[in-house]
Amino acid sequence: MNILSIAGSDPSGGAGIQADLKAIAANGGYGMAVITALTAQNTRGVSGVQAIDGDFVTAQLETLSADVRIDAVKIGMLANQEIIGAVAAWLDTVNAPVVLDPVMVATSGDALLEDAAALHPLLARATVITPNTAELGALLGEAAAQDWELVLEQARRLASAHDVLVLAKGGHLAGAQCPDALVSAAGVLAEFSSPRLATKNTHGTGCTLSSALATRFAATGDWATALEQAKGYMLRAIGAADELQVGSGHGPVHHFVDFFGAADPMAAWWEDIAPLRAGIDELEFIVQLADGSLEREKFEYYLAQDALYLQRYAQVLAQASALAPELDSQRFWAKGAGEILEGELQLHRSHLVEGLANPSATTLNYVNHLSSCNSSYPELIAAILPCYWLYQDIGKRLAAANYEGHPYGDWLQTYASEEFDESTAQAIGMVRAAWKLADPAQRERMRQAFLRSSEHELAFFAQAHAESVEFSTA
Ligand SMILES: Nc1ncnc2c1ncn2[C@@H]1O[C@H](COP(=O)(O)OP(=O)(O)O)[C@@H](O)[C@H]1O
Ligand SMILES: Cc1ncc(COP(=O)(O)OP(=O)(O)O)c(N)n1
Repeated sequence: MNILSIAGSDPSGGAGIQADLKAIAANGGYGMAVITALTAQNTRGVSGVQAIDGDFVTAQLETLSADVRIDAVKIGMLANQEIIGAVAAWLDTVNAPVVLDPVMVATSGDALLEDAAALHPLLARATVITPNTAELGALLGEAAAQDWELVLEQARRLASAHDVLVLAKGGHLAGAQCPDALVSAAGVLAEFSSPRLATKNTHGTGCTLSSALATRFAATGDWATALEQAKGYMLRAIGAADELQVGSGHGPVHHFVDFFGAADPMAAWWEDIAPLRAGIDELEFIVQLADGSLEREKFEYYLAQDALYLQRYAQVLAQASALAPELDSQRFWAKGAGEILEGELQLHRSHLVEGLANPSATTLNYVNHLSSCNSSYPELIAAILPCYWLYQDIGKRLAAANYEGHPYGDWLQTYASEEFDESTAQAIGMVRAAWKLADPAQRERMRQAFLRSSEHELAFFAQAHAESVEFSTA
Protein backbone atom coordinates (compact mmCIF):
# COMPACT_ATOMS: atom_id res chain seq x y z
CA MET A 1 0.00 0.00 0.00
CA ASN A 2 1.43 3.38 -1.04
CA ILE A 3 0.70 6.05 1.55
CA LEU A 4 1.49 9.69 0.91
CA SER A 5 2.17 12.09 3.76
CA ILE A 6 1.84 15.80 2.98
CA ALA A 7 3.38 17.48 6.01
CA GLY A 8 6.15 19.56 7.54
CA SER A 9 9.61 18.39 8.54
CA ASP A 10 10.54 17.89 12.20
CA PRO A 11 14.34 17.48 12.39
CA SER A 12 14.04 15.79 15.79
CA GLY A 13 12.21 12.94 14.05
CA GLY A 14 9.34 12.71 16.53
CA ALA A 15 6.59 14.51 14.63
CA GLY A 16 5.87 15.72 11.10
CA ILE A 17 6.96 13.92 7.99
CA GLN A 18 9.65 11.93 9.82
CA ALA A 19 7.10 10.47 12.27
CA ASP A 20 4.64 9.83 9.45
CA LEU A 21 7.11 7.79 7.40
CA LYS A 22 8.07 5.71 10.44
CA ALA A 23 4.45 5.09 11.45
CA ILE A 24 3.47 4.19 7.88
CA ALA A 25 6.35 1.70 7.61
CA ALA A 26 5.68 0.24 11.08
CA ASN A 27 2.08 -0.40 10.02
CA GLY A 28 3.05 -2.16 6.81
CA GLY A 29 2.74 0.66 4.25
CA TYR A 30 5.15 2.17 1.75
CA GLY A 31 5.62 5.78 2.82
CA MET A 32 6.02 8.78 0.49
CA ALA A 33 6.46 12.41 1.48
CA VAL A 34 5.61 15.81 0.06
CA ILE A 35 7.13 18.48 2.29
CA THR A 36 5.13 21.64 3.00
CA ALA A 37 7.43 23.37 5.47
CA LEU A 38 10.76 23.08 7.21
CA THR A 39 10.77 23.66 10.94
CA ALA A 40 13.72 24.29 13.23
CA GLN A 41 12.50 22.11 16.09
CA ASN A 42 13.65 19.87 18.89
CA THR A 43 11.89 18.07 21.75
CA ARG A 44 11.62 21.38 23.65
CA GLY A 45 9.95 23.45 20.96
CA VAL A 46 9.90 25.10 17.55
CA SER A 47 12.32 27.98 16.93
CA GLY A 48 11.59 28.61 13.27
CA VAL A 49 9.33 27.75 10.33
CA GLN A 50 10.14 28.12 6.65
CA ALA A 51 7.17 27.31 4.43
CA ILE A 52 7.75 25.85 0.96
CA ASP A 53 6.34 27.89 -1.97
CA GLY A 54 2.79 26.79 -2.83
CA ASP A 55 3.84 26.28 -6.47
CA PHE A 56 6.59 23.94 -5.41
CA VAL A 57 4.23 21.95 -3.20
CA THR A 58 2.02 21.56 -6.29
CA ALA A 59 5.04 20.50 -8.34
CA GLN A 60 5.91 17.79 -5.79
CA LEU A 61 2.32 16.52 -5.69
CA GLU A 62 1.76 16.48 -9.44
CA THR A 63 5.10 14.86 -10.22
CA LEU A 64 4.38 12.12 -7.72
CA SER A 65 0.79 11.37 -8.73
CA ALA A 66 1.74 11.35 -12.43
CA ASP A 67 3.76 8.22 -11.70
CA VAL A 68 2.73 6.49 -8.48
CA ARG A 69 -0.60 4.93 -7.40
CA ILE A 70 -1.60 6.50 -4.09
CA ASP A 71 -3.70 4.27 -1.78
CA ALA A 72 -4.22 6.82 0.99
CA VAL A 73 -3.18 10.38 1.82
CA LYS A 74 -2.35 11.72 5.25
CA ILE A 75 -2.13 15.50 5.61
CA GLY A 76 -0.35 17.20 8.51
CA MET A 77 1.18 20.67 8.90
CA LEU A 78 0.22 23.01 6.05
CA ALA A 79 1.67 26.26 7.46
CA ASN A 80 -0.33 28.82 5.42
CA GLN A 81 -3.25 29.55 3.10
CA GLU A 82 -1.17 29.32 -0.07
CA ILE A 83 -0.14 25.74 0.70
CA ILE A 84 -3.66 24.81 1.77
CA GLY A 85 -4.92 26.09 -1.62
CA ALA A 86 -2.26 24.09 -3.48
CA VAL A 87 -3.13 20.87 -1.62
CA ALA A 88 -6.90 21.44 -1.99
CA ALA A 89 -6.56 21.92 -5.79
CA TRP A 90 -4.43 18.79 -6.13
CA LEU A 91 -6.86 16.71 -4.03
CA ASP A 92 -9.54 17.48 -6.63
CA THR A 93 -7.45 15.51 -9.16
CA VAL A 94 -6.92 12.33 -7.09
CA ASN A 95 -9.21 9.61 -5.83
CA ALA A 96 -7.83 8.31 -2.54
CA PRO A 97 -9.03 8.34 1.08
CA VAL A 98 -7.67 11.38 2.92
CA VAL A 99 -6.86 11.59 6.64
CA LEU A 100 -6.43 15.23 7.59
CA ASP A 101 -4.66 15.98 10.88
CA PRO A 102 -5.42 19.70 11.26
CA VAL A 103 -2.07 20.55 12.84
CA MET A 104 -2.17 23.99 14.43
CA VAL A 105 -0.02 23.89 17.55
CA ALA A 106 2.86 21.61 18.67
CA THR A 107 2.96 19.96 22.12
CA SER A 108 5.39 22.71 23.09
CA GLY A 109 2.67 25.32 22.40
CA ASP A 110 4.28 26.72 19.23
CA ALA A 111 1.96 27.72 16.36
CA LEU A 112 2.28 25.65 13.18
CA LEU A 113 -0.56 27.25 11.18
CA GLU A 114 -1.32 30.94 10.62
CA ASP A 115 -5.13 30.71 10.88
CA ALA A 116 -7.45 27.80 11.75
CA ALA A 117 -10.21 29.11 9.48
CA ALA A 118 -7.87 28.78 6.48
CA LEU A 119 -8.33 25.01 6.71
CA HIS A 120 -12.08 25.14 5.95
CA PRO A 121 -11.78 24.58 2.15
CA LEU A 122 -9.88 21.34 2.89
CA LEU A 123 -12.32 19.86 5.40
CA ALA A 124 -14.92 18.69 2.89
CA ARG A 125 -12.16 17.18 0.72
CA ALA A 126 -10.99 14.98 3.60
CA THR A 127 -12.46 11.58 4.44
CA VAL A 128 -11.52 11.74 8.14
CA ILE A 129 -10.32 14.74 10.18
CA THR A 130 -8.32 14.01 13.36
CA PRO A 131 -8.32 17.17 15.53
CA ASN A 132 -7.20 17.16 19.14
CA THR A 133 -9.52 18.99 21.57
CA ALA A 134 -7.91 22.40 20.98
CA GLU A 135 -8.00 21.97 17.19
CA LEU A 136 -11.61 20.76 17.29
CA GLY A 137 -12.64 23.84 19.24
CA ALA A 138 -10.66 26.14 16.91
CA LEU A 139 -12.25 24.65 13.77
CA LEU A 140 -15.68 25.40 15.26
CA GLY A 141 -14.62 28.82 16.54
CA GLU A 142 -15.27 27.62 20.11
CA ALA A 143 -13.25 26.94 23.25
CA ALA A 144 -11.62 23.51 23.62
CA ALA A 145 -13.95 20.99 25.30
CA GLN A 146 -12.91 19.83 28.75
CA ASP A 147 -15.04 16.69 28.94
CA TRP A 148 -15.61 13.74 26.60
CA GLU A 149 -19.35 14.34 26.11
CA LEU A 150 -18.69 17.83 24.77
CA VAL A 151 -15.81 16.57 22.57
CA LEU A 152 -18.23 14.07 20.96
CA GLU A 153 -20.89 16.75 20.57
CA GLN A 154 -18.44 19.15 18.90
CA ALA A 155 -17.12 16.36 16.67
CA ARG A 156 -20.66 15.54 15.53
CA ARG A 157 -21.32 19.19 14.67
CA LEU A 158 -18.04 19.48 12.74
CA ALA A 159 -18.81 16.24 10.86
CA SER A 160 -22.25 17.54 9.98
CA ALA A 161 -21.02 20.97 8.85
CA HIS A 162 -18.42 19.54 6.44
CA ASP A 163 -19.89 16.14 5.54
CA VAL A 164 -16.82 14.34 6.82
CA LEU A 165 -15.91 11.78 9.49
CA VAL A 166 -14.23 13.21 12.59
CA LEU A 167 -11.87 11.26 14.82
CA ALA A 168 -12.51 12.80 18.23
CA LYS A 169 -9.44 12.36 20.49
CA GLY A 170 -9.42 12.52 24.26
CA GLY A 171 -5.63 12.58 24.73
CA HIS A 172 -5.71 16.12 26.16
CA LEU A 173 -8.53 15.52 28.67
CA ALA A 174 -7.97 14.69 32.33
CA GLY A 175 -8.67 11.14 33.53
CA ALA A 176 -7.25 7.65 33.61
CA GLN A 177 -8.51 6.77 30.12
CA CYS A 178 -7.70 8.15 26.65
CA PRO A 179 -10.84 7.62 24.54
CA ASP A 180 -10.94 8.10 20.75
CA ALA A 181 -14.14 7.94 18.69
CA LEU A 182 -15.02 7.99 15.03
CA VAL A 183 -17.95 10.38 14.66
CA SER A 184 -20.23 11.13 11.71
CA ALA A 185 -23.10 13.60 11.42
CA ALA A 186 -25.32 10.79 12.75
CA GLY A 187 -23.23 10.23 15.90
CA VAL A 188 -20.51 7.88 17.19
CA LEU A 189 -19.65 5.06 14.75
CA ALA A 190 -16.94 3.41 16.84
CA GLU A 191 -15.16 4.20 20.09
CA PHE A 192 -11.95 2.76 21.54
CA SER A 193 -10.40 3.66 24.84
CA SER A 194 -6.97 2.94 26.29
CA PRO A 195 -5.34 3.54 29.65
CA ARG A 196 -3.57 6.91 29.97
CA LEU A 197 0.15 6.15 30.18
CA ALA A 198 2.33 8.15 32.55
CA THR A 199 5.02 9.56 30.25
CA LYS A 200 6.04 13.02 29.08
CA ASN A 201 7.25 11.50 25.80
CA THR A 202 4.20 12.10 23.61
CA HIS A 203 5.72 14.37 20.95
CA GLY A 204 4.17 13.51 17.60
CA THR A 205 1.26 11.36 18.83
CA GLY A 206 -1.22 13.11 16.52
CA CYS A 207 1.03 12.67 13.44
CA THR A 208 1.68 9.05 14.35
CA LEU A 209 -1.96 8.10 14.97
CA SER A 210 -3.23 9.74 11.76
CA SER A 211 -0.52 8.08 9.64
CA ALA A 212 -1.21 4.67 11.21
CA LEU A 213 -4.94 5.22 10.62
CA ALA A 214 -4.46 6.06 6.92
CA THR A 215 -2.19 3.03 6.46
CA ARG A 216 -4.47 0.61 8.30
CA PHE A 217 -7.48 1.90 6.34
CA ALA A 218 -5.67 1.36 3.03
CA ALA A 219 -5.03 -2.23 4.16
CA THR A 220 -8.46 -3.06 5.64
CA GLY A 221 -10.97 -0.75 3.89
CA ASP A 222 -12.82 -0.27 7.18
CA TRP A 223 -12.44 2.82 9.36
CA ALA A 224 -13.47 1.20 12.66
CA THR A 225 -11.01 -1.68 12.18
CA ALA A 226 -8.32 0.75 11.08
CA LEU A 227 -8.89 2.86 14.20
CA GLU A 228 -8.81 -0.16 16.51
CA GLN A 229 -5.50 -1.28 15.00
CA ALA A 230 -3.98 2.21 14.88
CA LYS A 231 -4.98 2.89 18.48
CA GLY A 232 -3.43 -0.41 19.62
CA TYR A 233 -0.21 0.49 17.79
CA MET A 234 -0.28 4.02 19.27
CA LEU A 235 -0.57 2.62 22.79
CA ARG A 236 2.36 0.25 22.28
CA ALA A 237 4.45 3.08 20.77
CA ILE A 238 3.68 5.42 23.70
CA GLY A 239 4.23 2.55 26.16
CA ALA A 240 7.78 2.08 24.87
CA ALA A 241 8.55 5.81 24.44
CA ASP A 242 10.65 5.95 27.62
CA GLU A 243 12.97 3.30 26.19
CA LEU A 244 14.22 5.97 23.77
CA GLN A 245 16.47 8.72 25.05
CA VAL A 246 15.86 11.60 22.65
CA GLY A 247 16.21 15.18 23.90
CA SER A 248 15.30 16.70 27.25
CA GLY A 249 11.76 17.92 26.47
CA HIS A 250 8.79 15.93 25.18
CA GLY A 251 10.53 13.01 23.48
CA PRO A 252 9.14 10.90 20.62
CA VAL A 253 7.11 7.73 20.83
CA HIS A 254 8.78 4.43 19.86
CA HIS A 255 7.52 4.00 16.29
CA PHE A 256 9.27 0.65 15.85
CA VAL A 257 8.27 -0.82 19.19
CA ASP A 258 6.95 -3.94 17.48
CA PHE A 259 10.33 -4.61 15.87
CA PHE A 260 13.02 -3.28 18.18
CA GLY A 261 11.38 -2.88 21.60
CA ALA A 262 13.25 -3.81 24.77
CA ALA A 263 14.64 -7.35 25.16
CA ASP A 264 11.76 -9.79 25.31
CA PRO A 265 10.63 -10.12 28.95
CA MET A 266 8.80 -13.35 28.13
CA ALA A 267 12.07 -15.05 27.17
CA ALA A 268 13.54 -13.94 30.50
CA TRP A 269 10.58 -15.32 32.46
CA TRP A 270 10.85 -18.63 30.62
CA GLU A 271 14.52 -18.81 31.59
CA ASP A 272 13.62 -18.00 35.20
CA ILE A 273 11.56 -21.17 35.38
CA ALA A 274 14.05 -23.40 33.57
CA PRO A 275 14.94 -25.41 36.74
CA LEU A 276 11.27 -25.74 37.57
CA ARG A 277 10.51 -27.02 34.06
CA ALA A 278 13.26 -29.59 34.41
CA GLY A 279 11.69 -30.56 37.76
CA ILE A 280 8.32 -31.19 36.11
CA ASP A 281 9.92 -33.42 33.47
CA GLU A 282 11.47 -35.55 36.20
CA LEU A 283 8.26 -36.08 38.21
CA GLU A 284 7.19 -39.69 38.50
CA PHE A 285 3.74 -38.67 37.32
CA ILE A 286 5.08 -37.19 34.05
CA VAL A 287 7.59 -39.99 33.44
CA GLN A 288 4.91 -42.68 33.93
CA LEU A 289 2.31 -40.74 31.98
CA ALA A 290 4.73 -40.60 29.05
CA ASP A 291 5.62 -44.30 29.07
CA GLY A 292 2.06 -45.44 29.80
CA SER A 293 2.89 -47.12 33.12
CA LEU A 294 0.90 -44.63 35.20
CA GLU A 295 -1.71 -46.35 37.40
CA ARG A 296 -5.24 -45.48 36.26
CA GLU A 297 -6.17 -44.54 39.83
CA LYS A 298 -3.44 -41.89 39.87
CA PHE A 299 -4.39 -40.62 36.43
CA GLU A 300 -8.03 -40.32 37.48
CA TYR A 301 -7.07 -38.53 40.67
CA TYR A 302 -5.09 -36.04 38.61
CA LEU A 303 -7.93 -35.67 36.09
CA ALA A 304 -10.52 -35.10 38.78
CA GLN A 305 -8.39 -32.37 40.35
CA ASP A 306 -7.70 -30.90 36.93
CA ALA A 307 -11.42 -30.82 36.14
CA LEU A 308 -12.05 -28.94 39.39
CA TYR A 309 -9.18 -26.62 38.58
CA LEU A 310 -10.41 -26.01 35.03
CA GLN A 311 -13.88 -25.02 36.17
CA ARG A 312 -12.30 -22.28 38.25
CA TYR A 313 -9.72 -21.49 35.55
CA ALA A 314 -12.54 -20.87 33.04
CA GLN A 315 -13.99 -18.30 35.45
CA VAL A 316 -10.57 -16.68 35.78
CA LEU A 317 -10.27 -16.43 31.98
CA ALA A 318 -13.73 -14.86 31.87
CA GLN A 319 -12.56 -12.35 34.48
CA ALA A 320 -9.48 -11.58 32.33
CA SER A 321 -11.85 -10.94 29.44
CA ALA A 322 -13.89 -8.58 31.59
CA LEU A 323 -10.75 -6.66 32.61
CA ALA A 324 -9.09 -6.65 29.16
CA PRO A 325 -8.44 -3.15 27.78
CA GLU A 326 -9.38 -3.82 24.16
CA LEU A 327 -11.51 -6.04 21.96
CA ASP A 328 -8.91 -8.53 20.70
CA SER A 329 -7.88 -9.56 24.19
CA GLN A 330 -11.48 -9.52 25.44
CA ARG A 331 -12.39 -11.97 22.68
CA PHE A 332 -9.33 -14.13 23.22
CA TRP A 333 -9.82 -14.75 26.95
CA ALA A 334 -13.58 -15.21 26.57
CA LYS A 335 -12.97 -17.76 23.79
CA GLY A 336 -10.47 -19.59 26.03
CA ALA A 337 -13.08 -19.81 28.81
CA GLY A 338 -15.64 -21.16 26.35
CA GLU A 339 -13.25 -23.77 24.96
CA ILE A 340 -12.49 -25.11 28.43
CA LEU A 341 -16.14 -25.40 29.34
CA GLU A 342 -17.16 -26.98 26.04
CA GLY A 343 -14.08 -29.02 25.10
CA GLU A 344 -11.38 -29.70 27.65
CA LEU A 345 -13.70 -30.51 30.53
CA GLN A 346 -15.53 -33.02 28.32
CA LEU A 347 -12.28 -34.89 27.73
CA HIS A 348 -11.67 -35.06 31.45
CA ARG A 349 -15.16 -36.32 32.15
CA SER A 350 -14.83 -39.00 29.47
CA HIS A 351 -11.97 -40.48 31.50
CA LEU A 352 -13.69 -40.23 34.86
CA VAL A 353 -15.88 -43.04 36.03
CA GLU A 354 -17.41 -41.29 39.00
CA GLY A 355 -18.47 -37.73 39.73
CA LEU A 356 -15.99 -35.03 40.60
CA ALA A 357 -14.00 -35.31 43.83
CA ASN A 358 -13.34 -32.54 46.31
CA PRO A 359 -10.52 -30.13 45.53
CA SER A 360 -7.22 -31.02 47.19
CA ALA A 361 -5.20 -28.48 49.17
CA THR A 362 -2.84 -28.25 46.18
CA THR A 363 -5.70 -27.46 43.81
CA LEU A 364 -7.16 -24.93 46.22
CA ASN A 365 -3.80 -23.23 46.68
CA TYR A 366 -3.45 -22.81 42.94
CA VAL A 367 -6.95 -21.42 42.33
CA ASN A 368 -6.62 -19.16 45.37
CA HIS A 369 -3.43 -17.74 43.90
CA LEU A 370 -5.25 -17.03 40.61
CA SER A 371 -8.10 -15.39 42.50
CA SER A 372 -5.67 -13.21 44.44
CA CYS A 373 -4.58 -11.66 41.11
CA ASN A 374 -8.05 -11.07 39.73
CA SER A 375 -8.34 -7.34 40.29
CA SER A 376 -5.43 -6.42 38.04
CA TYR A 377 -5.51 -7.40 34.34
CA PRO A 378 -1.69 -7.54 33.83
CA GLU A 379 -1.14 -9.65 36.97
CA LEU A 380 -4.08 -11.90 36.26
CA ILE A 381 -2.97 -12.79 32.75
CA ALA A 382 0.61 -13.29 33.97
CA ALA A 383 -0.78 -15.78 36.53
CA ILE A 384 -2.89 -17.44 33.83
CA LEU A 385 0.00 -17.90 31.42
CA PRO A 386 1.87 -20.93 32.90
CA CYS A 387 -1.18 -23.14 32.45
CA TYR A 388 -0.98 -22.45 28.70
CA TRP A 389 2.75 -22.35 28.28
CA LEU A 390 3.85 -25.27 30.47
CA TYR A 391 1.15 -27.55 29.06
CA GLN A 392 2.16 -26.65 25.52
CA ASP A 393 5.80 -27.33 26.38
CA ILE A 394 5.17 -30.64 28.18
CA GLY A 395 2.49 -31.52 25.65
CA LYS A 396 5.09 -31.63 22.89
CA ARG A 397 7.23 -34.18 24.74
CA LEU A 398 4.25 -36.24 25.83
CA ALA A 399 2.89 -36.33 22.27
CA ALA A 400 6.28 -37.51 21.02
CA ALA A 401 6.11 -40.38 23.56
CA ASN A 402 2.62 -41.41 22.42
CA TYR A 403 2.22 -44.80 20.74
CA GLU A 404 -0.49 -46.95 19.23
CA GLY A 405 -2.62 -48.28 22.09
CA HIS A 406 -1.20 -45.85 24.70
CA PRO A 407 -3.70 -45.93 27.60
CA TYR A 408 -3.81 -42.13 27.80
CA GLY A 409 -3.18 -41.44 24.09
CA ASP A 410 -6.04 -38.98 23.51
CA TRP A 411 -4.99 -36.94 26.55
CA LEU A 412 -1.36 -36.84 25.40
CA GLN A 413 -2.49 -35.43 22.06
CA THR A 414 -4.66 -32.61 23.44
CA TYR A 415 -1.91 -30.18 24.27
CA ALA A 416 0.19 -30.84 21.17
CA SER A 417 -2.23 -29.44 18.59
CA GLU A 418 -1.52 -26.49 16.29
CA GLU A 419 -4.58 -24.75 17.76
CA PHE A 420 -3.10 -24.99 21.25
CA ASP A 421 0.26 -23.68 19.94
CA GLU A 422 -1.58 -20.74 18.41
CA SER A 423 -3.54 -20.01 21.60
CA THR A 424 -0.37 -20.22 23.68
CA ALA A 425 1.45 -17.82 21.34
CA GLN A 426 -1.46 -15.40 21.59
CA ALA A 427 -1.55 -15.64 25.39
CA ILE A 428 2.21 -14.94 25.54
CA GLY A 429 1.72 -11.98 23.17
CA MET A 430 -0.99 -10.51 25.36
CA VAL A 431 1.08 -10.80 28.52
CA ARG A 432 4.02 -9.23 26.67
CA ALA A 433 1.81 -6.34 25.48
CA ALA A 434 0.51 -5.75 29.03
CA TRP A 435 4.08 -5.88 30.38
CA LYS A 436 5.16 -3.17 27.93
CA LEU A 437 2.49 -0.85 29.28
CA ALA A 438 3.18 -1.61 32.95
CA ASP A 439 5.39 0.47 35.24
CA PRO A 440 8.40 -1.23 36.92
CA ALA A 441 6.55 -2.14 40.14
CA GLN A 442 3.68 -3.67 38.20
CA ARG A 443 6.09 -5.58 35.94
CA GLU A 444 7.64 -7.16 39.00
CA ARG A 445 4.19 -8.11 40.34
CA MET A 446 3.43 -9.70 36.96
CA ARG A 447 6.66 -11.69 37.08
CA GLN A 448 5.89 -12.88 40.61
CA ALA A 449 2.38 -13.90 39.57
CA PHE A 450 3.87 -15.92 36.69
CA LEU A 451 6.51 -17.58 38.90
CA ARG A 452 3.98 -18.52 41.61
CA SER A 453 1.62 -20.08 39.04
CA SER A 454 4.52 -22.05 37.59
CA GLU A 455 5.30 -23.42 41.05
CA HIS A 456 1.66 -24.36 41.50
CA GLU A 457 1.81 -26.23 38.17
CA LEU A 458 4.72 -28.31 39.46
CA ALA A 459 2.89 -29.08 42.70
CA PHE A 460 -0.22 -29.93 40.74
CA PHE A 461 1.52 -32.54 38.61
CA ALA A 462 3.20 -33.99 41.70
CA GLN A 463 0.07 -34.36 43.83
CA ALA A 464 -1.17 -37.72 42.51
CA HIS A 465 2.00 -39.36 43.85
CA ALA A 466 1.95 -37.12 46.94
CA GLU A 467 5.49 -36.21 46.00
CA SER A 468 6.85 -33.50 48.22
CA VAL A 469 7.67 -30.41 46.25
CA GLU A 470 10.12 -28.02 47.71
CA PHE A 471 10.71 -25.49 45.07
CA SER A 472 10.87 -21.75 44.91
CA THR A 473 11.79 -19.50 42.04
CA ALA A 474 11.78 -16.45 44.33
N1 LIG B 1 -0.50 9.64 27.84
C1 LIG B 1 -1.15 8.96 26.90
N2 LIG B 1 -1.44 7.65 27.10
C2 LIG B 1 -2.09 6.94 26.17
N3 LIG B 1 -2.49 7.45 25.00
C3 LIG B 1 -2.24 8.75 24.74
C4 LIG B 1 -1.56 9.57 25.67
N4 LIG B 1 -1.44 10.82 25.13
C5 LIG B 1 -2.01 10.77 23.91
N5 LIG B 1 -2.50 9.52 23.68
C6 LIG B 1 -3.16 9.06 22.46
O1 LIG B 1 -2.43 9.56 21.35
C7 LIG B 1 -3.32 9.86 20.29
C8 LIG B 1 -3.13 11.31 19.87
O2 LIG B 1 -3.92 12.08 20.72
P1 LIG B 1 -3.83 13.57 21.17
O3 LIG B 1 -2.71 13.73 22.13
O4 LIG B 1 -5.19 13.89 21.67
O5 LIG B 1 -3.53 14.34 19.84
P2 LIG B 1 -2.39 15.34 19.37
O6 LIG B 1 -1.10 14.60 19.45
O7 LIG B 1 -2.83 15.66 17.99
O8 LIG B 1 -2.41 16.50 20.30
C9 LIG B 1 -4.72 9.54 20.82
O9 LIG B 1 -5.06 8.22 20.44
C10 LIG B 1 -4.55 9.62 22.31
O10 LIG B 1 -5.50 8.86 23.00
C1 LIG C 1 6.50 19.46 11.46
C2 LIG C 1 5.53 19.19 12.55
N1 LIG C 1 4.29 18.75 12.25
C3 LIG C 1 3.39 18.52 13.23
C4 LIG C 1 3.73 18.72 14.55
C5 LIG C 1 2.73 18.50 15.64
O1 LIG C 1 2.54 17.20 15.73
P1 LIG C 1 1.54 16.37 16.65
O2 LIG C 1 1.49 15.00 16.19
O3 LIG C 1 0.28 17.12 16.88
O4 LIG C 1 2.35 16.25 17.86
P2 LIG C 1 2.55 17.01 19.07
O5 LIG C 1 3.98 17.43 18.99
O6 LIG C 1 1.55 18.12 19.14
O7 LIG C 1 2.23 15.88 20.02
C6 LIG C 1 5.02 19.15 14.83
N2 LIG C 1 5.41 19.36 16.09
N3 LIG C 1 5.90 19.39 13.82
